[in-house]
Amino acid sequence: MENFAFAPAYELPVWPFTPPPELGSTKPARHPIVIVGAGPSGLTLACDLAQRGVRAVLLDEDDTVGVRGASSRGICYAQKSLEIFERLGIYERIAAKGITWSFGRTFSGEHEVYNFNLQANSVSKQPPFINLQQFYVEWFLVERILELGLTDLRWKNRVTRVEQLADGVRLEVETPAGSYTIEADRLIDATGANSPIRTQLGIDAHSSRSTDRWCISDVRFRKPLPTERWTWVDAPFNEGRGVWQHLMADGVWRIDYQMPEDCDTAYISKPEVAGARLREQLGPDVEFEFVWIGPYGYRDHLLDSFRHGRVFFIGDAAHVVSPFGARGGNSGIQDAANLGWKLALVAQGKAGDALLDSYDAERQPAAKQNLQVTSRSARFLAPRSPAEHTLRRAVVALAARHPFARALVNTGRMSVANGYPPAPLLPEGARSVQNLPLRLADGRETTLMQLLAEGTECIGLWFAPTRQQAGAALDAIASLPLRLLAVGGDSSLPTLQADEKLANHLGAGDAGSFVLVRPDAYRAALLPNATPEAIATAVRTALAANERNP
Ligand SMILES: O=C(O)CCc1cccc(O)c1
Repeated sequence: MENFAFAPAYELPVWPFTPPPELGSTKPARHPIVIVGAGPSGLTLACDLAQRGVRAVLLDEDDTVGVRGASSRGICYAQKSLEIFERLGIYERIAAKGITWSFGRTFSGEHEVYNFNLQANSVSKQPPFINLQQFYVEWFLVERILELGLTDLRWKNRVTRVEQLADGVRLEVETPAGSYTIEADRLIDATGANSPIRTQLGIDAHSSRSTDRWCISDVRFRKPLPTERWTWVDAPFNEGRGVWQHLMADGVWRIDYQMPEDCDTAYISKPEVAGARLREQLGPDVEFEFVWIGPYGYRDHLLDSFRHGRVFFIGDAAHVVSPFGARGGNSGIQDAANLGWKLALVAQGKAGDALLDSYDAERQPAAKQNLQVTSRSARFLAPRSPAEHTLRRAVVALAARHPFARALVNTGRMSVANGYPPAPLLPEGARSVQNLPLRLADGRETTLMQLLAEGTECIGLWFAPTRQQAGAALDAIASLPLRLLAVGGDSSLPTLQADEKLANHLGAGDAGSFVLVRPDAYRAALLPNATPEAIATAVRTALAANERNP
């Protein structure tokens, strides 16, 4: 039997266990914020809070990043996540290590039946996507958190019991040096899909499991292929089933093959069987080494509510979707960015507790939308009835000849920054604002993310206000977390140069119009003819603040 080469396993960092101060104490210590789970969403939240000067305790049962013995889970980081990483100070490392792409092609048999270019609608400094093994992202986040120095990161701390109190949450934690109890004003569950916290609190995740089966080969080979997302609905080299192809860092290709539903998972992941699949695809002479081979099936779940009293669920603990479109990991990172600034403002007494309710009001519908979109892709890839099979055959046949049918070919709709529906704090709903390059009146360059990284406040962009309006507005917003900037005009405010791209992207631009951008880069309000009072009201509404609070 032929032997196939395996690359040496990745050497991932290990951080030391330090006995926590609570060990041996009889009175549980109280912390304002405890996060459980140092995966992408928990780490993003801890980093976001630290960047805002907010302390948190982060507990993780392991002492490293990634999934031991397995390969990378998430591989595609979407623009909104990259913009968040830019604000958190790790984007440059991600861009230097990862693979930037924006173009996708979908094939049926030998024919290209659909393609997209995500750069077409972008005005951001960040690209539409970067592919990178998830453990690198986690690694960069841990190092940034350690650099910021405000997070009490406790490795080898496993939560064994959770109890909701009237004014907080009590946790029992097991460590190599013994067990201890701590209390939190607010607990964030970032423990992932199999959340033990969710189970302990008796919260139903409405889980369902697909019968569709896939097998990943992470592999290095020397064959120049474009750094694009390629998918096959029905690949001739995979017995007419689906295939995914992405390049990640270190020259590792993720090639993911759809398998028969009733396949023997041990058999399909044997190196000689996976090797035969690769040769079928890339030619009999292709030289390669495996990094990892792994069969998987996917499932989904969605909590009805992402807030239960003092406990908040983020990332996979709150929602799991099938992988098509990379909506899982990205939406966890965006959950964290949604919650971070809200926790910070509430902790600082600058916003009311209702702002924390808006986390659920915004991120639960976003997750629901992601679930709907990914479920449609999953059904296109694994039709469940004769009618669905017939429809798919018709779409693919038509797409080869007719442009109108191409958009119906569905191998995943890539992750987007979900808009938020109208709600009490967002009367018009909200949509994401990309990381636009900006120029200050004195010619210095900046970006929206750079401005947002400078503090936990909203940014008000006021197009050409008068001096008198500007002065009155500064009085009206004096106690509010708002950084007021003029766009063009001759007011006394710090001013950005007028720019058509900026105006078009914000959907404003007439003299006197005003756009309120939240700390998570969402447009929370658009006032066509702003007055100082209307601006102050818009900020108070968006932050659930009133005259007493702040
Ligand atoms: O390209 C995508 O849709 C996201 C990444 C992905 C999706 C499905 C399988 C897989 O291995 C990667």
